[in-house]
Amino acid sequence: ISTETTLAGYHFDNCFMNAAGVYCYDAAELNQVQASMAGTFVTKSATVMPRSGNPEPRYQPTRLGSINSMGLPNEGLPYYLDYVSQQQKAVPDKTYFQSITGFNIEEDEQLLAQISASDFKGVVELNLSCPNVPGKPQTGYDFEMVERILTRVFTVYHGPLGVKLPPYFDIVHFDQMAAILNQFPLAFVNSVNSIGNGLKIDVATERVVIKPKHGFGGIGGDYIKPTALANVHAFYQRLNPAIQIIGTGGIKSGQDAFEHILCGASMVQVGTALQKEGPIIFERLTRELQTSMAQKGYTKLSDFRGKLQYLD
Ligand SMILES: C=Cc1c(C(=O)O)[nH]c(=O)[nH]c1=O
Repeated sequence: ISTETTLAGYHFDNCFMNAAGVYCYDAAELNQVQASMAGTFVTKSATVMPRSGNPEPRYQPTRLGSINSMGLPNEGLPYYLDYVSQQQKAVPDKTYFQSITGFNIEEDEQLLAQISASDFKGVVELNLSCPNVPGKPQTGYDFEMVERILTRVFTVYHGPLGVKLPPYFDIVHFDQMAAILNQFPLAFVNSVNSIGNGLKIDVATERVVIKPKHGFGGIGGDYIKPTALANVHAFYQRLNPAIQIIGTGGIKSGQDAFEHILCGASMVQVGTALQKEGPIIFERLTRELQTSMAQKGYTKLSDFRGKLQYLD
């Protein structure tokens, strides 16, 4: 029973990987994912300049998930390009993901130019959905801006590239976003990023639990799985089949991954549960997914990918 997959024309021994932002800030964390059973890793979203991010506490686990307002802390793109370059030499038969996010179109272009000038041979994940930079709107909710960014991006960059999207909650928004995305030769769409600007309260102290933004932060974990599955399936139904789906959100068991793949995902990313359990989680998730598949007589992901049944 195989949990291997193909994405952007590359083969991956396992369909599980980390979600950008989790276990991918520096070499110490990335080495752990690289050494785990994950099929590959994606780096923390890199910006033009290194960033220290928001004041701490800025991440809190909760019983059902997590809340974060990290504020895009990262070592800057050159750091990650160096790390990936080392891994491409050390473990050449794997393909790696570089996440990037600019604060405007010019920065997106600058980041992509840096990648083009490097020996990077992996897949780019353009993050359009960071909810935690005060004053910076969620790009993914500005449809005209998304179209402008992708028009520029595909003019200047010609390697495999996908986008990380925020969750949408309206069928018309799925239609509108899909109509925009289908205009571009995207390798994938990754749904979903955290549900932005939730609030977790400590009722004993009657206080919020993270410092930035008066406690408002992106929500991950069990809370967001139904929204994640809906976004995965909505885009799977609407997008050109050449644009694959990465499913992210609420995966903490093999069955959760099975559900994302049934909705159409070709790769699944793990955030909150990885943060809680560490990279050893990929062994458990892989085993559990294989068990789910075995119980249903499936031997490979394409046996059931996108085969969600309706009642109508
Ligand atoms: C890249 C910034 C993001 C952050 C962050 O750095 O605050 N948190 C998220 O949940 N999603 C993001 O995309």
